[in-house]
Amino acid sequence: MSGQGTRDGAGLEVRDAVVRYAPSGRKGSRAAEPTTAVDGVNLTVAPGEVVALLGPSGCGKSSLLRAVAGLEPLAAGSVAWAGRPLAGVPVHRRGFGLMFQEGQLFAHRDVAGNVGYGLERGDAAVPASARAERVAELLGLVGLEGYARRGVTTLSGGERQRVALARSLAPRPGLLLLDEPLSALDRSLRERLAADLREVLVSTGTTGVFVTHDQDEAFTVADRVAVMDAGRLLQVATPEDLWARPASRTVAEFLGYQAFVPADGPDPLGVGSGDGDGGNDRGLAGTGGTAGAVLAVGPAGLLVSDDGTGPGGVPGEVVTSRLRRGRVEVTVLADLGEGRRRLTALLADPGTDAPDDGATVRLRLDPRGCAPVG
Ligand SMILES: Nc1ncnc2c1ncn2[C@@H]1O[C@H](COP(=O)(O)OP(=O)(O)OP(=O)(O)O)[C@@H](O)[C@H]1O
Repeated sequence: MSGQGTRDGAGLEVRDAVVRYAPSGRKGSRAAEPTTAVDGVNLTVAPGEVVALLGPSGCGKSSLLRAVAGLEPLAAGSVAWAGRPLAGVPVHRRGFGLMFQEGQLFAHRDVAGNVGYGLERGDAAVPASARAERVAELLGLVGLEGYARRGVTTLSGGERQRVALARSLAPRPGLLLLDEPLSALDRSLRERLAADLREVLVSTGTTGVFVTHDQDEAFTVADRVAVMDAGRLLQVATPEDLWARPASRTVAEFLGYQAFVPADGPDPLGVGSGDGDGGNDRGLAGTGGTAGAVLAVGPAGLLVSDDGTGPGGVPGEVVTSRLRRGRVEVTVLADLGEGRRRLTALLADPGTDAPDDGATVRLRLDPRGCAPVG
């Protein structure tokens, strides 16, 4: 199939964008103040690139997306597409595709009627015969061959979102804006659809901005991930770089790093204990020994290394163990320097049995599951 995206010019450029909502509540209440949902965001998305906006609920992801779409006015800053400033350009003149959590399909139209909707009128209008061909092509693209005459109310949630995706791609938008398109689906379906969505965006050359609060989804779909908090972008990087070097503790926490230990201080976790692991050489090298450097401990960064009697490491009390995705995850209570709390550890030797609940074990870091912060 030929490229869908226009691939022209500079892609999307968001400069110092601010989105503010007027007060909605009574005087004296919190809602009596204006809300700054997007607070000076700069973001460039190259033609053909897919960027995920990732962040906790209320951080401003949707507001930023809606401002790009033209659904929300900017209080300050600018949005440009392919070098063209979009101030004053209404939603339907921007030529962007939009896809939301609930596909918002037309219930009275069948699948083909929904997918072909955007090709019936306006700038993307094509004759009926060409429309039928394009609809068939799109249904093939999203894995729904043979569904053209199905009523949309008879479809599963996943099928409905596939129809919504096909519909939003039909007019060959240069930029597709997706707001939590998979979050109404259950996890396993979401994982499958996220991979399919990436494939469709890449194969059509569509530039995409994808809003999600799910790290796995962001990492699956996007070339780069923009982590947002309280209206600001904290870090924009490829999934690999983000995971390997989170810019701050907030970013690391949001990615799922579970604990933070000094990278340059005493070594209670036995990383540098010379026990043959070579841990310190690998794990802490990235911090360069900087004073105050911090190491983030990831979900696979903590190992249950023995029965609690050996030297080094810190003691932990086993709360429970469970088999997850083929490996034993042990929930432990331990103090890595910031107080005793629940942490997840893996078995150092996957061949051994899971420890009993209530047992005391020793925990060590696996530097491969840790990352320097900052
Ligand atoms: N129409 C509105 N009027 C007033 N405040 C709003 C409006 N829409 C959003 N907000 C506020 O702006 C902030 C950002 O909201 P936004 O929906 O952009 O966040 P989000 O990161 O997309 O959240 P979620 O993941 O929960 O959808 C929140 O504090 C929200 O309450």
